[in-house]
Amino acid sequence: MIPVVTPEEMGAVDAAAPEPTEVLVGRAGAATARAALDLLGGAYGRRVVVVAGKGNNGADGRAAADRLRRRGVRLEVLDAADLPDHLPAADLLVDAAYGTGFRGDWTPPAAPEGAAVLAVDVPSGVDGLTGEAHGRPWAADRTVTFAALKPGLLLGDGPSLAGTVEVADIGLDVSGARAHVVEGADVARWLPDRPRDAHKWRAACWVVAGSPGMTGAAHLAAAGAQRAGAGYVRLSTPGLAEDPGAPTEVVGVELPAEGWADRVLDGVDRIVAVAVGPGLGTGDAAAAGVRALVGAADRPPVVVDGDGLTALADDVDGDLTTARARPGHGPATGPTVVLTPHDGEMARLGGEPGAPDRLAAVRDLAARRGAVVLSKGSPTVVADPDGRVVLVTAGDARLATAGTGDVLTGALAALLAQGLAPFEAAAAAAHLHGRAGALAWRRGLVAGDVAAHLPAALTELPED
Ligand SMILES: NC(=O)C1=CN([C@@H]2O[C@H](COP(=O)(O)OP(=O)(O)OC[C@H]3O[C@@H](n4cnc5c(N)ncnc54)[C@H](O)[C@@H]3O)[C@@H](O)[C@H]2O)[C@@H](O)CC1
Ligand SMILES: [K+]
Repeated sequence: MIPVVTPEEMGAVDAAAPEPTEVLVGRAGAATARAALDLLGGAYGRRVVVVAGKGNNGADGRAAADRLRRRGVRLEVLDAADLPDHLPAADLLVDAAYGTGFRGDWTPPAAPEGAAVLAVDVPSGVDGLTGEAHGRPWAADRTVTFAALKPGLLLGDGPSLAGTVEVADIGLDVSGARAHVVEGADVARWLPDRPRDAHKWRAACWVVAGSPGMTGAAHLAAAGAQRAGAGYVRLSTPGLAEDPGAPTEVVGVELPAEGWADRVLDGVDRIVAVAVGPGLGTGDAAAAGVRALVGAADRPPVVVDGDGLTALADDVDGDLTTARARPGHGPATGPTVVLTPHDGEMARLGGEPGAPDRLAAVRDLAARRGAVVLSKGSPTVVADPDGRVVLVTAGDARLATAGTGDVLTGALAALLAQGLAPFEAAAAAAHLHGRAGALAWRRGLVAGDVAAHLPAALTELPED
């Protein structure tokens, strides 16, 4: 996992550093110079313009300039507060105007034509916490950031303005980071090895979704569960007796339209995880069923999505979602519910989808609900009630198509069923789901394709 540290947290890390700022600036300058040489493909005779402000970000840029000059680079250092209307011609522009200490708007003159742009720590003018661009910052080809990623490089305008982001170690201790970006190696580590004596019941899940006449979401969720490694998938659409369109390998179990939660609770003996909500409808019986199931003290871990989330809207203090799983069913401590809202559902749950500090907003909702919250988006943010947060950057705009959320819900249930704790299951599901989309078609992707490519996403994980 790659640590992500807010500018404020970075201040504390900095204050705790045993070394003086000049030493850190020297290392930051060295890392910047290395990235510059890499972008330039050489040193001698190359033209570099460094725009440096008066803070530490500017100091990093000046330290880099000193190193590059010694290597034979033709260098010009310009003061960010006093720029000409036209910047001199250059092969590379180093943007060290402002870092995380910037306030206000930054609309500099155009970058020299044809010059690559290297941003120091963050593209100047981009808020290190929110990713919001203030003014019209330069779009960097590459950003070299120090010690840890900053949320602003991953959120809002950050990803499109930062280019390729590289984290340089400058000797600061970020082991206390509360947020991380998930990598494939993490997912590989969390997934259990399939034991030699594996039998289908080891990873059995039950998808309760859909409504009579509306079974698409249920089928997609079931397919997501199958393709993410569930050994056995049971599917029930309350009030629907026959479901000939369900995936072949799925085991259909009939549930009544009303009072179905008790039937689920009676039948979960060998079921390790439940998914509830997609396409269930917002009628009273559906909502009552969700509340009864989620609030039962005696249920397996459960992932709640779609209409299931609407049913929980009034449970503002998490009285239902903090219910404990039955002994032997799910984790002995920690949350047993995963909520997977998109922005609209997050607002319905009392969360703040548009909050400038998105990590804090998801963390707050998780704490209030006593549940893991997976906030869908680019990136997807997963928070545990204990304050841990992960960002999943694997997904992209291709996933913004109907039904992909249902596939994610099923995949998450399958990972819970394989024994992952809710926080890791949510992070892993989001990662695999994003990778499945990326491994499928560039255009014309439908949700079923995402499910179909989950095995490829699992297969490409590095060997643990
Ligand atoms: N935190 C750390 O541990 C380290 C931070 N470093 C660098 O330090 C940066 C943060 O440094 P600073 O806090 O000095 O802040 P910055 O260098 O980001 O800029 C703040 C400076 O610009 C001024 N300023 C702010 N808004 C302005 C505006 N609209 N117009 C004109 N001037 C404005 C401020 O008064 C201050 O002097 C990081 O982004 C990183 O590049 C590195 O030097 C290495 C270590
Ligand atoms: K900068």
